[in-house]
Amino acid sequence: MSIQMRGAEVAKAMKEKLIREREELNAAGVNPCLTIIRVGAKENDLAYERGAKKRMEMIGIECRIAELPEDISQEEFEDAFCKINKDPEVHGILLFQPLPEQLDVEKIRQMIDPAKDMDGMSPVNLAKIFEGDRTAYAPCTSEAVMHIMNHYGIELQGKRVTVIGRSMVVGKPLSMLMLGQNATVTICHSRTKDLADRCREAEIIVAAIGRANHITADMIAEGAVVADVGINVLEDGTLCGDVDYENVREKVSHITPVPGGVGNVTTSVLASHVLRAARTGQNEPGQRRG
Ligand SMILES: NC(=O)C1=CN([C@@H]2O[C@H](COP(=O)(O)OP(=O)(O)OC[C@H]3O[C@@H](n4cnc5c(N)ncnc54)[C@H](OP(=O)(O)O)[C@@H]3O)[C@@H](O)[C@H]2O)C=CC1
Ligand SMILES: Nc1nc(=O)c2c([nH]1)NC[C@@H]1CN(c3ccc(C(=O)N[C@@H](CCC(=O)O)C(=O)O)cc3)C=[N+]21
Repeated sequence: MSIQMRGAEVAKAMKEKLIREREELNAAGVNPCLTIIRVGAKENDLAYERGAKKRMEMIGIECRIAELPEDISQEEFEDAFCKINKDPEVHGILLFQPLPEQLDVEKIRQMIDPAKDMDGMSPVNLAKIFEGDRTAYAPCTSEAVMHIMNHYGIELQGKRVTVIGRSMVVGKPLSMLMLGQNATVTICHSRTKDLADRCREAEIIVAAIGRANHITADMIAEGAVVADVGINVLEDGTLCGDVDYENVREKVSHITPVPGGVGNVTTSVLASHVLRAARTGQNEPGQRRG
């Protein structure tokens, strides 16, 4: 029997501390505030938005949603973005990705105030993560996987880890965080020739692909640890991960379900980033001190 690594359990363990931190900020006259920027209405973004809103409510963090039209021009986007970026009431910004094609993501990445960048999109924060500087905001999902491993006592030092996916939101930053814990990391992607072999030799597998049930039981070693980051929306509207959960769970020692796994912890990490940003803002000149 495998152990189910439940996101709700990890989130619960994080909750009390987050509420305490929020209360301390309130007592110092600071109202922590997150603004989510969503362009269009993709189901994937809406799933995150629902989860994030619920989490912020639970912790007591103000959560604003800036909803922008799918066909917004670069200029209009920059106008709206700059206002939020400069708003002293807003401590943290989460911009859903990917963005529609007409928008220049590179330019927006350069524009975001690194101190408000809650999901590691600014090159400043990314550079720090690649240097192993733990003070930067890593993309929430990559940090969520680390929290889950830590909560369930999964040691990373010296372990063979295979990460499938190399996006800047999940695969690459997560690989760096794991390397920082002295894991031996293999990064796979769509051009990897022998994916099944790279998976079978891993003691820990992280799937961040975006393809329903792509990782099957025959690709996984007996007793491995599996974190499934994938969130795929099936035709009937239900969510499923990248891993063939029902068959894989028979073989492994630990596995995250979808839904109810990594996604749950992602929103808690997001809350922790907003609180940290609010605390940091408190110490800057010109801001109210507690
Ligand atoms: N649980 C959570 O909190 C979060 C979940 N997600 C989910 O995680 C998944 C990945 O997200 P994201 O990283 O943004 O997605 P991207 O589409 O940006 O990246 C997917 C990665 O998977 C690789 N890939 C695609 N097909 C294959 C294949 N057949 N074999 C091996 N590798 C493959 C791609 O390779 P290549 O680079 O060569 O194209 C790419 O590196 C999605 O389902 C997303 O919804 C995302 C963020 C948060
Ligand atoms: N810059 C950026 N960073 C992201 O991390 C990012 C993004 N853009 N764009 C969209 C995808 C998708 N994503 C989800 C995260 C959590 C849940 C989540 O909380 N899921 C709950 C279920 C929520 C529900 O459906 O009610 C669960 O897994 O249990 C869902 C989806 C993050 N993404």
